Amino acid sequence: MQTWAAVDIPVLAGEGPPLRLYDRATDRVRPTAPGATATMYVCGITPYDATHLGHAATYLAFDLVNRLWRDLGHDVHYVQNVTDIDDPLLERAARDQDDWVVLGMRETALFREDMEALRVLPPRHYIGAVEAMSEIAELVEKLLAGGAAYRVDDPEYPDVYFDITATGRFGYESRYDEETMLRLAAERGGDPERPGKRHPLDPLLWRMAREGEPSWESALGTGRPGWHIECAAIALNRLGPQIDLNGGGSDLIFPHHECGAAHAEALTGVAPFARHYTHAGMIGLDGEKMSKSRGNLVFVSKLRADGVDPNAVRAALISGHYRTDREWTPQLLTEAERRLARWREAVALDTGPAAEDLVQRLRTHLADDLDTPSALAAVDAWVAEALERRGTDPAAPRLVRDAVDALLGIAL
Ligand SMILES: Nc1ncnc2c1ncn2[C@@H]1O[C@H](COS(=O)(=O)NC(=O)[C@@H](N)CS)[C@@H](O)[C@H]1O
Ligand SMILES: [Zn+2]
Repeated sequence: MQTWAAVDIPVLAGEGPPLRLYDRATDRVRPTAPGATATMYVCGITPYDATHLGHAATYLAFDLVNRLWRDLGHDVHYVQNVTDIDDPLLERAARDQDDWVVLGMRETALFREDMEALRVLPPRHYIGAVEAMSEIAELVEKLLAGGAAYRVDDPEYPDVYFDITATGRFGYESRYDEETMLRLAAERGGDPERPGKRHPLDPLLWRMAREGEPSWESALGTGRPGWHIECAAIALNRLGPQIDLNGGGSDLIFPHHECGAAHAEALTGVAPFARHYTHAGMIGLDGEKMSKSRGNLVFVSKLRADGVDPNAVRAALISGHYRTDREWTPQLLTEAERRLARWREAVALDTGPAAEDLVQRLRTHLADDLDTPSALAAVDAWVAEALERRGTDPAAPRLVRDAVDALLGIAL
């Protein structure tokens, strides 16, 4: 699937400290240690109701990671999927008498537009589950052959499931207890109550064709993939057996990232699949998580259609810490618009206070588990000084504009 257009990234002199990020599996903020090329898999959208501000906040968080790694001199091999076949998509298409393929394409195109408008750097590989169908089926066959998967004893629908005991470390990523796992599996697309499974938490790998459902030929029989194996296959086949970062919103901690990691580790024998499992908090509206099921959505495209500057949307969403569940409010947007107006006024001056240490402060705050509140405050301080006391460095305004662009992704 085609990815979206990239924006230029100004190159800044000097270097910041290594990026430290919270890792769910070890429950610690610790340094990322990518090689020359950092490898990052961030789960993509299920293409309907795109792009709401919750989606946007999560992709912005990992865009900051991408930008920081590049500022530290790494190349970044960023892979993202599109879950363009899955139950929720089929249900929405049926509800709206829409063709599920057309719905997926339309929403993915809108998502790409919104990501470009928000100046999110594009993934190098942007892969739909449908276009990856054969590679997914192939890995399911391998899991079956290796004994990590099995068919339920159901003559009508002998669906293939993953055996969660296969790696001997299931649960290390989420660190949830079994009761929590059972509740979340049921809430998020699992089928713990399905008879014939070895363990209620065993996730679906391949669903044999049902009447009226889309299905694909494979050596497993005609059918379609489960949710988690799709991401494991797309990531493994492009990034290898161990990656620097597996990212997404906190609702992916379990079952999605736990099962995806287990699938990958059962296939490769390499653990942990990701050196960091990092998750963004939930954006809420009126006290509820912004979600498709609730329908309480604010869309990036709607704000854009109303003439809102996408840079203000970006500034508003990163004004809170990425791991904090937080509310979207209209005030957040007005505050961000006001902030950017002041920043733009200051960088339009022909001189300003020396800005080299601001650049270092930005790098240091962002390297500290993406501490964007402190980063934004550091820019505010320079702007206040520039507007009140001017300053005599003719290179400063340009340097601030470049640093805010490269590190925060905001165009002044
Ligand atoms: N209210 C929210 N706040 C923050 N992030 C959210 C919110 N709702 C969804 N997300 C995140 O947005 C991303 C896309 O969500 S999604 O469209 O439901 N799609 C999926 O979760 C799967 N296609 C991942 S393979 C996920 O990382 C999800 O955790
Ligand atoms: Zn995923």
